[in-house]
Amino acid sequence: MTDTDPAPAVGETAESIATMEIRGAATIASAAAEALADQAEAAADAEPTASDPEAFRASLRAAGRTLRETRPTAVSLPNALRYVLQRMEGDSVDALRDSVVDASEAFVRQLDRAQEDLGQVGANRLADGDTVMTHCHSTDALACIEAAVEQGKSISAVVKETRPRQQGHITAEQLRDIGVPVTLIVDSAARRYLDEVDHVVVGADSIAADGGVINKIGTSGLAVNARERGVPIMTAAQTIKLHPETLTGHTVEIEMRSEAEVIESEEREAIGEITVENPAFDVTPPRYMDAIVTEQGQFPPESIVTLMRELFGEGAAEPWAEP
Ligand SMILES: O=P(O)(O)OC[C@H]1O[C@H](OP(=O)(O)O)[C@H](O)[C@@H]1O
Repeated sequence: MTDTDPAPAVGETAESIATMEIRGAATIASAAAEALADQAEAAADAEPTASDPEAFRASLRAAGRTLRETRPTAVSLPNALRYVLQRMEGDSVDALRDSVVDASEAFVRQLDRAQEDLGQVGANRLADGDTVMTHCHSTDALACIEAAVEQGKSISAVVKETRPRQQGHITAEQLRDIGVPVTLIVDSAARRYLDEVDHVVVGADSIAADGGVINKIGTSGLAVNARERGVPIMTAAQTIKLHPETLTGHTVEIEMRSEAEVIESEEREAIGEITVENPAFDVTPPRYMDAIVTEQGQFPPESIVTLMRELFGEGAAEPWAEP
């Protein structure tokens, strides 16, 4: 390992995030924070980083860049890197290592606690006997349903499969595991089943300053249909999903994934010359979302900017950048 090569564990985590073996905004954030701790341990053991605090810092920044480049949309990833790298401090390599490891552990603990707390808030929106519709697989959304079940409420679920990667299957299995009766449907059946549901619960990869919710592709159409049917829809999102760069007018990059997730190559060749596009996320305008449920309470989407300013100020530092 040189002073700019990330430790093997960081490379593996980055690869797993890029290939979506590690996926879901919160899970990606924990994995990134843990990878920085791995980098700190490895750099404190290898030359030249073990004896040169500046080289140690540079190696942590390089690891941050490697992790940052994996997926562009979920802001929990750069927010995790910010949290840990901004707390890197000390004059010796040992002190620097300890500060990174401590910050990484504190971040993961905070993430778990936030999910539990937001679960309680989201559960309060659900009533005994409710049927919820889900989209994709969100640990924050599931925390709300699980907390409602723990409160003794009887909840059923209509689970959208969520093409192209079918993360709905993970949701279906996890809901079954906590005793929630599940009906799995194809995405295009959602509007029909909205007549049978009381609440739509989704997660988020990023929340913009105007209250726009960036989540798995298909969320915006679901939200528009839910509004037309009079079914309330909430986004369960820890504050780590608030996107600080949108405070200064930046938009959130929507990840375009491989066409191989959409169509098999033989089938594509058989069809002939066509374009295949595979955007992973879309933006639901704030007027179609009833509430954003966070660990700090629930908010109308339009008011989330106040919380964002409180937590992130006006800027979004990039502590992984070369000085
Ligand atoms: O943080 P939690 O709530 O677990 O997940 C949040 C969101 O992350 C997922 O993205 P992907 O499957 O990684 O593309 C979904 O869009 C999901 O709603």
